[in-house]
Amino acid sequence: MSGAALAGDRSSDLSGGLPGDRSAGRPADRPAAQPGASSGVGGVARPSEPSGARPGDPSAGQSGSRDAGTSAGSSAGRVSHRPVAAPAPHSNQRPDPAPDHRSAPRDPDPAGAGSRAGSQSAPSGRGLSWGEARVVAGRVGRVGRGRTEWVGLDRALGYVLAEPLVALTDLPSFDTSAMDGWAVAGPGPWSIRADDGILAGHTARDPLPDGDAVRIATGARIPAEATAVVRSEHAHADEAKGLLYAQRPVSQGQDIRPRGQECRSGEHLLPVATVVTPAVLGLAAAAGYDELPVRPRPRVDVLVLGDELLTEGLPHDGLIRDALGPMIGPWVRALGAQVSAPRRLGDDAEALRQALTDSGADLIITTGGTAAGPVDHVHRVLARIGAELLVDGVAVRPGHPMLLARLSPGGPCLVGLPGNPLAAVSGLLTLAGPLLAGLAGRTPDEPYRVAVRDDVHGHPHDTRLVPVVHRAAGEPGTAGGQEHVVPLHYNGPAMLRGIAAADGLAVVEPGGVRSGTEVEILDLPWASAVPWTEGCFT
Ligand SMILES: Nc1nc2c(c(=O)[nH]1)N[C@H]1C(S)=C(S)[C@@H](COP(=O)(O)OP(=O)(O)OC[C@H]3O[C@@H](n4cnc5c(N)ncnc54)[C@H](O)[C@@H]3O)O[C@H]1N2
Ligand code: MOO
Repeated sequence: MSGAALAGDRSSDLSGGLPGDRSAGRPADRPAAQPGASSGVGGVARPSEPSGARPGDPSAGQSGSRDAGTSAGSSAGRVSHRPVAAPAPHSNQRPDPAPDHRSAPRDPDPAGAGSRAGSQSAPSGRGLSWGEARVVAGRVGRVGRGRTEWVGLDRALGYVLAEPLVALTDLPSFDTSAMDGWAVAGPGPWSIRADDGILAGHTARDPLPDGDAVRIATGARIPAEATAVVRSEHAHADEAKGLLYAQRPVSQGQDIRPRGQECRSGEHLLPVATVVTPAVLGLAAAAGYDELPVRPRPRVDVLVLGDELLTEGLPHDGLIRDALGPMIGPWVRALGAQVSAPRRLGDDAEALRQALTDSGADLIITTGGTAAGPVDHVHRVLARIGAELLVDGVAVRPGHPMLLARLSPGGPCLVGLPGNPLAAVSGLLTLAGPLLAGLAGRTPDEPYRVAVRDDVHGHPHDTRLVPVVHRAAGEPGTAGGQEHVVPLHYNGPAMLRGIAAADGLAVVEPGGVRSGTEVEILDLPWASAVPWTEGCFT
């Protein structure tokens, strides 16, 4: 199906209110949408420009500024805390450019207009390159992106801004004393006003006459006509004479934070797609927000397949513990999704079909059953329900049988993770991560490059993902004191021992990588739990 059709279906699916109606969830103090509002992302109305938003206009009030436009947010992006590699799609540089791709889509943009992968057989060999697969998954997610919702600051942590954060007030909103001391008017010495002085939170008071001084606290309003604040430690008050002397030269405006110093009402403070961190919450509160416009968290169902799986106790009689049920939910939660409890369906094709049909999620993740064994039902069930395979196998080890499908036009996506546990992790990072980033409006993590301590051999023609752990520059044992990564053992497809000790995965090309040279690294979600953003407008 075409990308345009997907976009239309998705927004109509997910839009909560009528275009132009932002009343749902709007606090009483929020200004109503203005006349002439245009429909914004996901059918949420957005007036064209904030009112009272002229930078440099201290009279600009609060009205209307919450409803500012969004255009300036396009430069949003995450900056890794480590050196970032070029964001170009990764290529695995296979020596053989024409493997048998009978069923794998060659167009890395199936979400784009007119492209279609069609329903295909199981992976015929290598599938898409690892880089192409991530690009496809990200695009599919962005096409399915949902509406805007407003959530209270107490719940907004970790969401992604659906609109730029626009100041609803000047900051500071009045001329403020930066120090405890004296507000003075004109040159000293000054006559001390016989009152209790001005504390933070006090309302405006009469102008300060020239030649007068009044006690003032940090954060208190500067009285009109005051020209400076003299810190208490730099002032001498002669109580007998009722005069205040400055012990240092006093400059015009010293220790006064002028209204609008940090921002003017209507200024863009943060771009769209910024992840809401604790600091963003603080800034939003200071700037007048009670709620934030965010992308809803993508809803994810997890279906665990396999008759051999136990949910407790020790393995016995050929049965093994389900290692993926406990892992997938928290993992995708760390990627910003809301996840239902895993459902264990055994190797029952009909139960799988029913679960797929019944799901109300944006994304269904299955584990196991992707290969061609007698009870590997995923491809068969997808074919039966007419799902569209968008990625059918990826040239990556472990995890090459992973797949991505759309269950119905405009419907939910399915990421099929291979059953081998490290192969499932590979599928999470290759397909689920970029897809969820797209759905949530986040910029997906990009690999960056770090030197590797040891040689890592490559696969003959596929990309390898190898668990690594970082050693910071200067840490004991670091070669030459430089930051590097150490490849971990126990990295076989069925093993979790390596990944459980890792903080990243090395992306190893077919040629392998030599000790001391750089390799691309993809962080594990908890290694970069607070993705920083760039593109601050201030
Ligand atoms: N003839 C071929 N066989 C296989 C191929 C192939 O290309 N041709 N690929 C292999 C690779 S690579 C992988 S990876 C697996 C993928 O298999 P499935 O996705 O069908 O997964 P299962 O067969 O259901 O399970 C594989 C393996 O993983 C264990 N498993 C499954 N689920 C869990 C779980 N929740 N917790 C722990 N362990 C789990 C399962 O018991 C199997 O040992 O196919 C290869 N075969
Ligand atoms: O994809 Mo499989 O994990 O190579 O074992």
